[in-house]
Formats: sequence, structure tokens, C-alpha cells
Amino acid sequence: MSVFTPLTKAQLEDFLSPYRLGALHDFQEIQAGTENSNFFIHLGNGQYVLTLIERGPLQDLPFFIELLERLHAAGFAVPYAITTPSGEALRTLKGKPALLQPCLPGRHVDNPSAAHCAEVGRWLAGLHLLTRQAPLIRKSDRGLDWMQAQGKALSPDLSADEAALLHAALAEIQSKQEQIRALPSANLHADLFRDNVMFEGEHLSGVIDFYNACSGPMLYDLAIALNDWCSQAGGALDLARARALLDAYAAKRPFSQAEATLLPCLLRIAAVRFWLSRLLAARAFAGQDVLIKDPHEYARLLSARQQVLLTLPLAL
Ligand SMILES: Nc1ncnc2c1ncn2[C@@H]1O[C@H](COP(=O)(O)OP(=O)(O)OP(=O)(O)O)[C@@H](O)[C@H]1O
Ligand SMILES: N[C@@H](CCO)C(=O)O
Repeated sequence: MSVFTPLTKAQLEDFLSPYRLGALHDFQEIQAGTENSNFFIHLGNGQYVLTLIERGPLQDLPFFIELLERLHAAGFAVPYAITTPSGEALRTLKGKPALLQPCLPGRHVDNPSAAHCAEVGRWLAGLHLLTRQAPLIRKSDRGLDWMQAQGKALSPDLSADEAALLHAALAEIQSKQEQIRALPSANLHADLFRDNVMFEGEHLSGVIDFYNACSGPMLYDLAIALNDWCSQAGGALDLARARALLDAYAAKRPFSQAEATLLPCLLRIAAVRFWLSRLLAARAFAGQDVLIKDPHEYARLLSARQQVLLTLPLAL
């Protein structure tokens, strides 16, 4: 399970009363999730999700709240922070920052079709188009410098083959970092995995978990999504799904030549980022009753991205 801070009904009733959303009928701990404590909350006038933030850059919570408010105002189905009548969005429960959000409809899709991937591409293009003129600035706390530092710290734990794979990727990141930082930027979700997207049939009905959101190169968001949504079991890219995602995106925001050149590198960087964060989580939560995602999946994926046959659709 992954609820780090259990709550009683009385604690919840006390916390929820200022929202004036009706009586607490029921609540359930949400077992999925790896970083925060989440609860489904059934109130008199509907269903909500309560998140207690357990870790991460707490000083950046105002950034997440503002970004989600901006997306909500633009019509995106996202878990914006509901405010109390006195205007409080960020509150505290059992000493943890606490946010009450709408419960978004739909379910996660484990085996996405090309149509699901196209929806993801369209959603990402919408996010980037909305924010690229004036992105809210936040440097990722798991960016290129973090990868270099964590890669160095974690490589002694790896097999010789894995360490060589990681070192080659870190050397590539080092040599191309200026080109990467010069790519066109916007606000990124930066964690757009299948378990952060809800679907009703083939219609994308919501995106959750913005706690890795940041400002940065738009291509990086695509690389993260391609790696999770468009990989076959062994790690190789599924070209039909990848093409569907990229074509749907490019129909709303055409790619630049620099983005086309750097796509293979960005796919490798996105693989390194989640390989390292999963290694760190596996180390931090070893032996505990916490959902740990397999780090080796991302080592395999990085290995499979040494050759990338996918090209970006460019405007003629
Ligand atoms: N606003 C919401 N509407 C509906 N379901 C939600 C909402 N927020 C969270 N959930 C459900 O709770 C689960 C866990 O949430 P989430 O992925 O945000 O966990 P986390 O621990 O914060 O993040 P992660 O493990 O992805 O880093 C989701 O998979 C989803 O099923
Ligand atoms: N989506 C991440 C976990 C949360 O950041 C992963 O699959 O490793």
C-alpha cells in the first residue's frame, strides 16, 4: 500500500468542514500511488480526492496550485485545488500540506491503443500551447544536473553492464546539454505516464499528479510520454502508437528541426531520469509496504533507445 499518513473519520470531518461541501459519507485510502497519501472522499454534494503531500519540493506547492488553476480555467480536466469560502487552497492536515481536488472520471489504461496515444499527444500539445508564451517558471528538481549527481551516486549499486550504459548516457547528456536547454520550452507535466491519465473509452477524461510539473523543453514531455505509452514489453518503441501520438501533437504544434535532431537523445534522457528515480525509491523504501516500480524496466528501455528509428513529423 502507499498511504503514508492514515486518517480517521473524525480528523477528516474536522478538516473538511470549512469547505461546506456537505457531510462526510465515506472515505477510502487509495492504494495506487507511490509518493503521496491519497484518499477518495464522498461528501454530501459529490466525490473528491484528498492528497497529503508527503515529500518533494514543498516550497514549490504555490507553483503547482497556480499551474493547475490556470489549466482548470482554460477548461482542462485536472485536479485543481478547491478553495474554502475564505479562499484557502493549501491547508494542513496531520502536519502535512493538504489539497482537496475534484475526483476526475475515467480509468487508467494499461494497454493503450493508437487512439489513446493520439489523445495523449493532443493533450500535451494543448498544455504546451497554453503555457509556452508565458510559462510559470519552475526548474525541475530532477533535471540534468540531478541526473549527473544521482548517476554518480547510484552507479556503484549497478552491474558492470548497467553502469556502462548509464555512464554513456550521462556523457551524452553532458555533451548536449546546451542544445537541450535551447529547445523551445513551456510548462511540462513531466510525468505523463499511463497511471497519471484517465480515459472514458478512448476519450481522455483527466490528467492527475502534477508534482513533477516544471518549465522546460517541450520535447522532453513528449519523450517521457513516448517511453511509457508507446513501448513494447521488451522496451522497443511501438512505432504505430508513437506515430499516432506524435502526429496528433504535431497537428496542433509543429516540431522544429532542432527537436527532430534531438528526439533520440531526449528519449534516452527520459529513460535515465526514471531509471534513477526508481533506483532511489527502491533504496529508500526497501522492505517497506510501499509500491515500488521496477528500476530495471527503465534500464531495458534505455538499452532499447540506443538506436531510435522514429522520426518527428516536420511541417513541409
Ligand atoms: N483527482 C483524482 N481523480 C480521480 N482519481 C484520482 C485523483 N487523484 C488521484 N487519483 C487516483 O489515485 C491514484 C494515486 O494518485 P497519484 O498517481 O497522484 O499518486 P502519487 O503517489 O501522488 O503519485 P505517483 O505515484 O504517480 O508519483 C491514481 O492512480 C488515481 O487512480
Ligand atoms: N511515474 C513515475 C513515478 C512517479 O514519478 C515512474 O513510473 O517511475
